[in-house]
Amino acid sequence: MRALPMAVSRGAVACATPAAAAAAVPRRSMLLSTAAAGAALQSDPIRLMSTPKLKLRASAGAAQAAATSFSSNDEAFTWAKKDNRRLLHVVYRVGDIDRTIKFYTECLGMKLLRKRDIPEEKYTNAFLGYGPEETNFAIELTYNYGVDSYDIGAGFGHFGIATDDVAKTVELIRAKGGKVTREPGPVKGGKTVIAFIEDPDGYKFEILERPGTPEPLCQVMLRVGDLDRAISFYEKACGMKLLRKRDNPEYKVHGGDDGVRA
Ligand SMILES: C[C@@H](O)C(=O)SC[C@H](NC(=O)CC[C@H](N)C(=O)O)C(=O)NCC(=O)O
Ligand SMILES: [Zn+2]
Repeated sequence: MRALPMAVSRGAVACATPAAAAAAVPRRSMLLSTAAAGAALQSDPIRLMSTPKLKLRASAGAAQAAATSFSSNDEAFTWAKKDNRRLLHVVYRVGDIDRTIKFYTECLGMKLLRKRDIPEEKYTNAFLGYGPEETNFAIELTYNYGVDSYDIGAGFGHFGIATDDVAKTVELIRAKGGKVTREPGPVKGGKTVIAFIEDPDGYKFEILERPGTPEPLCQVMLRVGDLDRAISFYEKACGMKLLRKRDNPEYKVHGGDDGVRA
């Protein structure tokens, strides 16, 4: 069975274009989001951050301190209610689609939403998530016949899954044979309890402790070579808004397990 080179391992994130991985740089990141059509907006800013939206998070090079796009939560809610655009899914390639479906449903609590085989094109698709595609972000897996592995590359960081109890989720994953690459604990430079695990193909998932999240599939972290250029692209081309940006000059050495080190 053959493996394809890195360039074909990643498919697409609805509005994101994975860029070359940043060289070892201090950690700087941003969160952007599109409004989810019909999302039940909450008065709580935290819940706004966790309504069915995809927040694209990128760590990268030159970054300036910057305010978010909104001067108030009311302004953010108004925008979210008016804007009908929504990130629908992220697609990427796996070496054994039933192995991945089993891992995502048994270890990460996702539901298999639909699966389709296209023999004339020699590939199979499966959609998984935490709710129907009409309201929730989805993962679209692609299996190409005869290709059992891919080189993921350093530009892809991780998916973020929010849970009420990181430790309990990690123990379930470990018990089912999943690979834990970073034990639960506060994120370096912050307070949120996180952990990192890997799925059967080596794609990384960050498990974040964020109680009461209606959309657990809460972020895709991509590494970019110019943070402000990426912010400008996702705002102008994809209609996203900058939700927050943080600079961690003290954390040059990556504490996670994505293989990108200072
Ligand atoms: C906010 C939360 O969603 C995060 O993902 S922060 C996790 C943090 N990220 C980085 O350090 C990014 C920079 C790094 N050089 C990279 O390219 O990945 C992280 O991984 N922290 C490690 C930890 O143990 O806290
Ligand atoms: Zn993250």
